[in-house]
Amino acid sequence: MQHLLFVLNPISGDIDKAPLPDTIRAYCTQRGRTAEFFQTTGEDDLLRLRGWLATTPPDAVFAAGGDGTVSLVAEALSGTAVPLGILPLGSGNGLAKDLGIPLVLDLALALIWDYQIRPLDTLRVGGRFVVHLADLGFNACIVDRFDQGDVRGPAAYVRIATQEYAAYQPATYHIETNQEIWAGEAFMVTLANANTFGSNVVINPDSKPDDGQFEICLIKPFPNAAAPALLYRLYTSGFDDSDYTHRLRCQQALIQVPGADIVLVQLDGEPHYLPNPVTVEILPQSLRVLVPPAKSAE
Ligand SMILES: Nc1ncnc2c1ncn2[C@@H]1O[C@H](COP(=O)(O)OP(=O)(O)OP(=O)(O)O)[C@@H](O)[C@H]1O
Repeated sequence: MQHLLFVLNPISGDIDKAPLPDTIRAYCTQRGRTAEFFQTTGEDDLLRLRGWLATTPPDAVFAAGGDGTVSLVAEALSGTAVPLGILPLGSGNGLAKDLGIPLVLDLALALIWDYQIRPLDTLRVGGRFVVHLADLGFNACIVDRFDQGDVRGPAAYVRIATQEYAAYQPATYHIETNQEIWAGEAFMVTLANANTFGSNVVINPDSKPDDGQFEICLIKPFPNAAAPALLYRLYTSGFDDSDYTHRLRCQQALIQVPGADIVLVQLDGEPHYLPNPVTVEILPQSLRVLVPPAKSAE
């Protein structure tokens, strides 16, 4: 990998990125690599990035931002041989945590010369690209309200979640996968190829991101008294141990919310309204990702 492109999101994670290009350029030069920079604007970034990749193809592209920036770069690279690198500079950094990528910039930068390439499945939800997690229900409502507000960061997310929780009415879902049918009320329905939200909630423990299958992780309505135990399980990889959870594993699914024309869905951290029913499919090993090299057994 000689020619590297770094996609910088200036606003992610409320982190000042002004010194970043100089730091990265110096680091690359020391190791005989060249670095170029693409700044996101929040408008037409995917189209512009694809144009850049078509005219000046790099050997790898690093997303320097949060999960939204990682998703943007992953979408541009999916189906190509060019690998995705991640410099985790967001507030949650869910995919970086899942892949064992260091959260400290200096250590993550080492991936430009010391890495292994790991294949990753990606999802299409309502025809749209997802590399990490998508969901319907409670979290999608929170992400939508968060997106409309102008305050960023985990504290704002928790404040909105606490306000919404009291009045939240779970919807009914009819889910047909290529394996089984499930119908009932759910507090939240997560479509997961990955394991962990940026908040460190382990929604899908022990799943493999390159096995050609994804999981539908259901949290059913639960009484207030059950919330602490449920939260404890979500933070300790005990998703399957609760009476209020259930997982379906499949390659394809159709998710229907009876009576709705459109459904609010969170896709890699961004809220979208999608036509009902929502289609979900997996594209096996459609992305190549740079991760730290496996440690040899001593
Ligand atoms: N120059 C810009 N100005 C305003 N918004 C931008 C700009 N560039 C990208 N964005 C927006 O930033 C969002 C993606 O941010 P990203 O997810 O990378 O960071 P984050 O939300 O801080 O981190 P995380 O997802 O890890 O919590 C997208 O909504 C995108 O449209």
